[in-house]
Amino acid sequence: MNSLPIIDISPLYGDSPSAWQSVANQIDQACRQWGFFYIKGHPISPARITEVLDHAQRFFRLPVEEKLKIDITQTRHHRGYGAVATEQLDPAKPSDLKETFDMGLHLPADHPDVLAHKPLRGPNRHPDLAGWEPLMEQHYRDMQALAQTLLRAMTLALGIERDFFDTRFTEPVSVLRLIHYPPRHTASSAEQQGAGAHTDYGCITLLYQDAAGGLQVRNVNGQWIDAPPIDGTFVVNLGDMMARWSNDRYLSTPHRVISPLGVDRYSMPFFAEPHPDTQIQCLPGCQDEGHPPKYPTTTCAEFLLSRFADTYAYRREQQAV
Ligand SMILES: O=C(O)CCC(=O)C(=O)O
Ligand SMILES: [Fe+2]
Repeated sequence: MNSLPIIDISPLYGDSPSAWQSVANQIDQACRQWGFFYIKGHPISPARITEVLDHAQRFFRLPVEEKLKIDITQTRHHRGYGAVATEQLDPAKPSDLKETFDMGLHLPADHPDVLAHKPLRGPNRHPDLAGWEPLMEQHYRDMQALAQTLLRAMTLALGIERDFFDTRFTEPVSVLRLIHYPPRHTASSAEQQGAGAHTDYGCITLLYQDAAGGLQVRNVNGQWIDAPPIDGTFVVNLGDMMARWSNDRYLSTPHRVISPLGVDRYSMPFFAEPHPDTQIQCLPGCQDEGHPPKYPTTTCAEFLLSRFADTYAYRREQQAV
């Protein structure tokens, strides 16, 4: 249990049902044993990754006053820039040593959910950088499609219809996040982690990490193991919503980032989440015979909002007013 599986998902895009099934089985096994795996053979090109990464670096190098023009803490729908220490993923540690940009599905001001002030719904807030908006909006759509391809493969082992997730991921509340981890300067400064130990909140996360390293995953024996960068891959992991949906058949595994010494690190997680009103209720094939489901039914939005309040002080304050 010392290295994560690497799964070539290219057969999910081919026309051989048996090859498709073999990939689906590998994904199922990784979800049960680890809740974490790498994928290769996906359709996101290296040129796209380089382009998005270049834009991320351009953005994070702007003066902080410029970045704060789209301050995430000034929104109710969780879009824009989060300065260093806005988030505290591990309550036993100092706030995280990272800055972030978050975007979601862009909904215009006249969309019914926006008119009704539904949480997590609204327009994106992009920085004023040439080429940024079309690139990021396209990348968001492509990452959403990749997530749904993986979810479709999971339906086989979960015993649900092939389009179960597709019908629930319409107008999703998925988030594309760009992260910059400033360098750490001394060995002892590891106390303030890049990202404190946490499990993800949602369904499935697809993470691109640059070459700096620092991501660690806790294995079933409680040991932290490195999840090093591997060229051309995404690290995939499941979040708490999928653990609930699958009645803990699929694992939501703790992970953290120890910022590397002396170098900047950039990463880009895509958190795939369904439509906010989706009922998260034990999947029919996942209930253990003679036992009730482990978790009460909730909705996607209700669950995500409760988890946001745990890690963002500003959201706790907003909910109190
Ligand atoms: O930056 C990384 O490598 C991981 C980030 C992460 O775990 C998160 O944002 O949930
Ligand atoms: Fe995470």
